[in-house]
Amino acid sequence: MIDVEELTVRFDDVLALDGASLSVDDGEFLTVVGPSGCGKTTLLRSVGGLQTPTSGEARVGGDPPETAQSAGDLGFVFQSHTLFPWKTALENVVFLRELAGRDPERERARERLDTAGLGDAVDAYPRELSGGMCQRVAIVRAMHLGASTLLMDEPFGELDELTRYDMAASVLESWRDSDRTVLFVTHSVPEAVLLGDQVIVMADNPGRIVDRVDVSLPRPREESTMDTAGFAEQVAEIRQVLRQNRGDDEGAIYAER
Ligand SMILES: Nc1ncnc2c1ncn2[C@@H]1O[C@H](COP(=O)(O)OP(=O)(O)OP(=O)(O)O)[C@@H](O)[C@H]1O
Repeated sequence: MIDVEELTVRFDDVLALDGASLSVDDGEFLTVVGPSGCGKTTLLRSVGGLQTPTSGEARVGGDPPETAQSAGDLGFVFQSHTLFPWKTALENVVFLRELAGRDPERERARERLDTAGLGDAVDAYPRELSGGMCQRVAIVRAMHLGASTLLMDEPFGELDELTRYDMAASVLESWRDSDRTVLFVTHSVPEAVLLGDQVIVMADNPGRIVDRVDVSLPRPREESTMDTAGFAEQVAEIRQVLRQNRGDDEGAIYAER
């Protein structure tokens, strides 16, 4: 469970986040969309205890984020992977469990890497892998840690189109088999709708939450879900909220063409 109350983060004269409040129930998958610079990463970093708020607070499972983090209850995947360069893919995946004092479950880690298309890369070092492969290792690592709360910031940004949806499917599968709470930032409205129970919509200047939209599509969701009329309607609804809060009428111009 995540609770964010009136979170404000100011960097000099930039109000990156202006009084954001949010609650995410246990087992819920929330996605966050918004224009570049609206404070999505700042929100995620604050929930993860990596950014000290100017005012307000974030709690994870009722505790300060730092407490949740040291108990191994908080997993992260960032825009660019943060693998340990001196450890192989497999060692990277098991290391966080070892650090949290848990059984490293090496065989399970191998299986997860294999499912992510990295079966031949388990003993490779990050420098021997492409950026997208490293990012996949980082995602597998977060899944393998088994933290009850997972914070993901544009985790598929470096992946090609097909791998992106393979990884989305594997994240959804792993989430379904647990009661994990996920907060997932993306620039892609279709990705937000495909994954989320609800989509948090943010706006900039100042960075703030402007809406929380229920995604009414049934689960399990797959790539083919994106071909349905219901999916298109939800994407259109969220794009409309984004446009309204950008304060322009570009949507109307598109519609006339
Ligand atoms: N450490 C920092 N020092 C100064 N300004 C910062 C810092 N981190 C973020 N900002 C500013 O705060 C605002 C919000 O940034 P943030 O990275 O949270 O946005 P974002 O929505 O995640 O953007 P993007 O989608 O481009 O990743 C931006 O104006 C950014 O320039």
